[in-house]
Amino acid sequence: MPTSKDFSSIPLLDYSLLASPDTRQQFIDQLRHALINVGFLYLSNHTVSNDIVSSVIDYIPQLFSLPQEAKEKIRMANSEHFLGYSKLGAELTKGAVDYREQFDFATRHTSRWKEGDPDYYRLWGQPQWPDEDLIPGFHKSFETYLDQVQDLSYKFSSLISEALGLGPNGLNKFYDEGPLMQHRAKIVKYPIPPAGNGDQGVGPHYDAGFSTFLLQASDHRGLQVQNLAGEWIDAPPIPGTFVINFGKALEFVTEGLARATSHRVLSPKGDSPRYSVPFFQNISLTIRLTEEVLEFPPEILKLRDSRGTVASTDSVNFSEFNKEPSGRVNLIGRIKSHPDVGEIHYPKLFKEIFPSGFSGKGSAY
Ligand SMILES: O=C(O)CCC(=O)C(=O)O
Ligand SMILES: [Fe+2]
Repeated sequence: MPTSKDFSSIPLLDYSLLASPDTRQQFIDQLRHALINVGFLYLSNHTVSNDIVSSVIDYIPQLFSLPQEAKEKIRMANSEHFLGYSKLGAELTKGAVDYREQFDFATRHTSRWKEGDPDYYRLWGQPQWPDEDLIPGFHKSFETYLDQVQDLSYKFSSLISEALGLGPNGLNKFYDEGPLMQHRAKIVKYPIPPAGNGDQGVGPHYDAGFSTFLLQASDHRGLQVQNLAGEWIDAPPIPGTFVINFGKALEFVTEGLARATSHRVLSPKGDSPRYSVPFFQNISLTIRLTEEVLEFPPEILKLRDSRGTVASTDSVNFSEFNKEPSGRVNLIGRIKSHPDVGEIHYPKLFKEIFPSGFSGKGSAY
């Protein structure tokens, strides 16, 4: 197991080590190291089929080449679930425009919201899909992809739990029964910026939830991860892998054992856009993280203490976890990222967040 406290590259974990009792523990040890000291890892030989990954990668340029009116027809502003299309420059991180275009989709889900329920129940619901005849087969392919990544995300959650000494079911209470859950995935295009535009694809930020499963869908560099000393470390695409990182909610419930690590994307150079597909694993909308205290073995907590403190960064943070239900924390995050959508569908909460209207300071995640 690596002993160095800081990192200059992202560890690569081989999922196939889990298949044999002789190597399983090695995987769990490597995962523990990645959780505590890095907050990022590559996963190879995972359970999502190569064919479905290739199919999704092949569809992406077609998706972005849809006529602009077909994209606008499913724009995010239509959706109280913040699902749909966001045009270039619609999103901000720390007040600066992110130079990316994206579609927010999600796993199958029927909203549980009914009159009188809290607003954040409306956060999850049906995605908006492009017209089938404009991009035949895409909807089915991407839904299959989402099903498979969702499946991997639950298996992985159990491995995280084991690596942190909680046994395989230690994190189960953070998820509701299958159909009550919804996980979100975006398909993102980072175009080559015009000269003089700067290089912010997406600015420095933390992810919000438990784990993110990122497919780098073109061979461009650009993703960078901040190490303990605050240096930016490249996370170049490795074919056949996911980049997995941990979010603020997991960091919170694991008392800082799992690191939420700041990251950013630089705009591509050269002559073609960069594409990526982050899948954000959600937790139950109703759970209050402060009420869910986990008991970690002292020897595991010691590993965190010997890591030392993480250099402070000015990345976008999520400070509302202290007492609110997770759905509300999420909803606030979505309104901050997409204030125009928030203002339409959640006017009351929008006013609480931006009392004098939208300030021009949004935050991406
Ligand atoms: O596009 C990427 O590689 C990463 C995107 C990301 O970090 C995010 O959307 O949260
Ligand atoms: Fe991210």
